[in-house]
Amino acid sequence: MSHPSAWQTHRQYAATAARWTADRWAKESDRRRTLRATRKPLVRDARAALAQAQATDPQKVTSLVHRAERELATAKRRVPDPMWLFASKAALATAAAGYVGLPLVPGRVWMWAAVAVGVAVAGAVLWALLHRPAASPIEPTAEERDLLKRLQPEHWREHAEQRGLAGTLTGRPRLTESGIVVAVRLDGQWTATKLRGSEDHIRALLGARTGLRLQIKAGKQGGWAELTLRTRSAADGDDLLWAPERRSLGIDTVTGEHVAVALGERLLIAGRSGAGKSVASRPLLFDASEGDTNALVIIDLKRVEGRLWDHRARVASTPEEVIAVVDEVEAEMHDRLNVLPKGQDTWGPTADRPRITVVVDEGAEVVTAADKVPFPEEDGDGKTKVRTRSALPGLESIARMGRAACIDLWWMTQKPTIGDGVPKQIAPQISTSICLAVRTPAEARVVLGEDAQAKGWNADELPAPGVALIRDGKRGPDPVKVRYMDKAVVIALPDQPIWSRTTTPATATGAPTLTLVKPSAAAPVVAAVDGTDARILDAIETAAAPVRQKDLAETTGLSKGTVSKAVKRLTDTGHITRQPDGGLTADKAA
Ligand SMILES: Nc1ncnc2c1ncn2[C@@H]1O[C@H](COP(=O)(O)OP(=O)(O)OP(=O)(O)O)[C@@H](O)[C@H]1O
Repeated sequence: MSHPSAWQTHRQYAATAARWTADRWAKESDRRRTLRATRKPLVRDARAALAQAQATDPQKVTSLVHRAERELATAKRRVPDPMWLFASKAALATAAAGYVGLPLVPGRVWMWAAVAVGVAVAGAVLWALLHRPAASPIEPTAEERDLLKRLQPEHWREHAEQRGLAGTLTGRPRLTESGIVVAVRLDGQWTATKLRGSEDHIRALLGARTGLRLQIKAGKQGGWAELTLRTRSAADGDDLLWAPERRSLGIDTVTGEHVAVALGERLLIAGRSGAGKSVASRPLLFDASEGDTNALVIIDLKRVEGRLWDHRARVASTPEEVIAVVDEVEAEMHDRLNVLPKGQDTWGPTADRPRITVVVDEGAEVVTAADKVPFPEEDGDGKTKVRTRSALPGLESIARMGRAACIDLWWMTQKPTIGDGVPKQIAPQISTSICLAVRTPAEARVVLGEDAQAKGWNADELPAPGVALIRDGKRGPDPVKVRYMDKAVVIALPDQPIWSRTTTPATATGAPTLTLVKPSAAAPVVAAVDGTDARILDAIETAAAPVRQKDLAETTGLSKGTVSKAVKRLTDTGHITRQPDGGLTADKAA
């Protein structure tokens, strides 16, 4: 090895050793600082206890004072010296020992000691090189560096009192993938809830920006709280574009977990205009329209989102279509409930009678527009009359009773207020709420529950678009970054059969073929009769003479409306015929 390269190697070793020593020094002084900050208050307490003991028993008749003195000595012993004092004491002790002892050491021992020290130093350097801890993959940003400094116990102690936080003390802050986490020691007058109430003071003490999310919860031990500053998101760096192989709704920004919402829930999706409701609902609409046993119905008077899905969903975009589709879904629901086998709580979806998800986009507008709509209806005598109808009662009944029939209502609104945005009868039926950014805490409470603010569900502070809180009884208030599903992706999705009560299920693979069952003079196409229709047909078939429609309600126990609709369907499909005098007879050939 040439001289310059040997010199360079030695310099590198020396630099590594110096770095290692500096690193150890910094860590040790840090450890001592934290311990001192935590234990010094205990010395103060012990000193106060001693003073009290001395006042109580000045003559030292009992062991009270003696015990307090011992406790004070123990408390003092447990407070480590600061690093500079410890190092100075160690250097002084070594120097004194050397001064006294070294002249007595023989020359041979000197030589072997020098060899041993050299070998030890070389070994230590080698060991340090091989066991160097991997550099932390998390590099603090400038903001995090500032916050980390201000969270150090010394800084906190110095400023806590003037910020109304006397009696609290931070531990050592850690930088994690979702932000900075620090334990906070609380004295007798503090609790985690009280600390949560002082969030503004903490923000001021740390000089944290207003938009930075702070989370305070009870610590792992009594007397401690955990403060988290959400400076970063665990979803950072993830690919949030929706794709068939990445089908979750989004990613938890705290844990980095994929968050999915299963079908079968009654959903409320709320958020102010532009918060990302439509985009957030797309992965869910995909699931609800995918597969043989799922069918999607979209009620969308804005005709924007619904149109994207009209190759996979039944879309109602006028008030009349809304009334008609709600009637159909409601009749289907009653049919299913009527034939639900005894002991079975919920309908098992099949290709013939799939799970139906009814999505009401901009629910408040639907309720207003589909109200008192002139709608032609057949009355008991088979005559068509125009009545005014509203969609709301049907939607309410689907929300109330649909679950058992495997028919789920999803309500989307940008005005999440009870009465105006979410109907009073529907709000209590909601089982899962997906709340994007809303305007006010009151709106957040309507969507996420009365306890929303108190428990950290602050949807009014969410960034927009595309960040949601999901309250389903299982998740906590960690924001979820929602996947982005573009309109073009929706349009390019393969077709799916469109549900209708007069639709026979598609059996062919590939592009589904839908057959609308309509009466035809040449070759009548007859649908299978089940549920309510079967009951009505049975009552007509078993009657000795033509049956009048109004008598059917009595014989079958069904409501007049249900009977009227069933009679119309059976007449249309050729199962029954209405005689000139209004009597109904069964057509056995059908
Ligand atoms: N998850 C997301 N990631 C990225 N951008 C998003 C996301 N969600 C929404 N956006 C952006 O926000 C815009 C508005 O989103 P969207 O149309 O879903 O809002 P909205 O709440 O349905 O609004 P409105 O109620 O007015 O219809 C989108 O065009 C898109 O550019």
